[in-house]
Amino acid sequence: MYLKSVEQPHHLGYAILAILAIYLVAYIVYQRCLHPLAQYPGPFWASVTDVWQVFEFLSLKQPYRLTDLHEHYGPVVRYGPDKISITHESAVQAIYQKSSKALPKTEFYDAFGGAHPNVFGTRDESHHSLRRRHMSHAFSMANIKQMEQYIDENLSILMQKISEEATAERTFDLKKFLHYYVIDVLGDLAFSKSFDLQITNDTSRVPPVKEHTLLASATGAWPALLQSLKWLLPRLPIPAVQGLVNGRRDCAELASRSVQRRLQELQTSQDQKEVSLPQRKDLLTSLILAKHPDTGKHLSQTDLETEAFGFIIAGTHTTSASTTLLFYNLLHNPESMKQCISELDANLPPLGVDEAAYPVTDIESSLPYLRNCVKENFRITPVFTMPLARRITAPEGLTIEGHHFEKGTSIAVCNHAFHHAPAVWGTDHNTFDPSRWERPETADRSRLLMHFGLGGRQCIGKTMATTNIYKVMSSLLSQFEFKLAEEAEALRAQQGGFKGVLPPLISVGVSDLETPLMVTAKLGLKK
Ligand code: HEM
Repeated sequence: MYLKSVEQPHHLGYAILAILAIYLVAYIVYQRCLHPLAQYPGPFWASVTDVWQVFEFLSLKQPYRLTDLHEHYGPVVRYGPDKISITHESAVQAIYQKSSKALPKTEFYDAFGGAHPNVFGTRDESHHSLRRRHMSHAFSMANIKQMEQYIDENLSILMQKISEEATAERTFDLKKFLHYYVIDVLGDLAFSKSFDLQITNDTSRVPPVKEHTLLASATGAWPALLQSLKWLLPRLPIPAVQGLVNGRRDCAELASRSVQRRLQELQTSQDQKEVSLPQRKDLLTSLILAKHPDTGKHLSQTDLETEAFGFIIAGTHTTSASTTLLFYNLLHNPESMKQCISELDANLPPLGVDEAAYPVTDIESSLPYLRNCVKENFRITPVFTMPLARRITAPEGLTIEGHHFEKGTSIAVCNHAFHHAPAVWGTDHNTFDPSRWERPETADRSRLLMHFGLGGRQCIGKTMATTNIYKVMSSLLSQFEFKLAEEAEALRAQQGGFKGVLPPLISVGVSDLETPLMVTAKLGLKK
């Protein structure tokens, strides 16, 4: 009797195990042999579980490993059970430049926002187009030019800091200087208030954007468990996880404080009956003043806070990483650096005593080589490298280059993988060569560059980012001569030793130079 009661649970246990094993085998056979994407190559684990992609993000090498997979398997790779990454040239137009309604963003983006998604994270296309309309003037070139003086003020602090390093003949980390500068500019342009990082050097003021981005990318890669993870992770007593969760919370609190302060300032001005207000139309103020075209209603404070959060996340790490990588690429390709400086010397006068930077209009019209360097930098080392996944919703599916993908498939171009597709950019795709854009056949391809995304969901901040990058590059290169601090590295660069070698990169969903960028600067080039 006793023996029987012990055996019964055993039998039950075996039966459950057997059912699970059969289910698992059937699931794997389905994913590998019968699933509509079964014919597409990719790693085994990617075809059976999204967890594979979670670990790819956590490895901090996701975009580069995906690029390697494309090199190995070709232009179509299955990187998740329902996920396709594609590097065919025609995919860019087919996925991103068609109606966004037919190919909306996937659940991956839910991880980037909360209950009230912002313009970046929303999957609702009509919500998106209304919000985007609210914002478009604030991000226009006309408005950015009106705010140029605030970029100049921050640039002047940056120049002063570099001058001090130059005078003291000290080696310094240019990556850190640029990062602090970009964060301060974002504060000024978005909220009319610099974060004062350049002045205070207070690292606690750096918004923990990387933590949030990594958390969002890794959890967004596993949509089936996303909501559970959002609940569970803040409760897990694991320091690394807590670091990421706290990073997100700190960014959200910073956004919230920035909105409250600006609302308070505007209210105080109104109370004091300053009729001409607001005098500074930063990005947030434009949103505060925006009205719904039909109802005339303003955005709620929660909406303002989620958009402010988006500005901090989308506008800081991206711009500073792009500028750092441009410096890296020029310092490791001294011929290009030389050409940039000669162009500056020939086409722009020295900056006046009271001038911190060249106006963006002058740069655009007179520095074509610098423009090509910026473009080549975006091609070879794009930073917004997470796959920009879209869901196929048309009942007939989507066909690209003879490959038919059914309704429901998640399809993406990862810009790092695409910008390194030899079939599109040639076998020298790893070589930093700004002059490639002087060749008509390549110049024509600039419409394919994906560093800011493309189509209706492309980056709204691209004018702000490129204006900032042009101004930083032209002003710094006109005032200082930068050299790599490490002599052996500088010598290798002089000998062409970095031709065709990509910088050491790291990605939290957004890429960056993996190491510091240690340099020396010499003053007074153009004076
Ligand atoms: C070099 C710097 C930047 C890069 C490389 C970059 C890249 C991108 C990319 C690739 C997207 C499209 C994402 C997608 O399709 O899912 C995007 C969207 C976006 N970016 Fe940027 N970005 C940069 C700077 C900025 C700045 C300075 C801001 C604002 C302060 C900004 C705000 C946004 C917003 C709000 C979106 C969502 C747009 C929409 O869905 O309509 N970005 N960015």
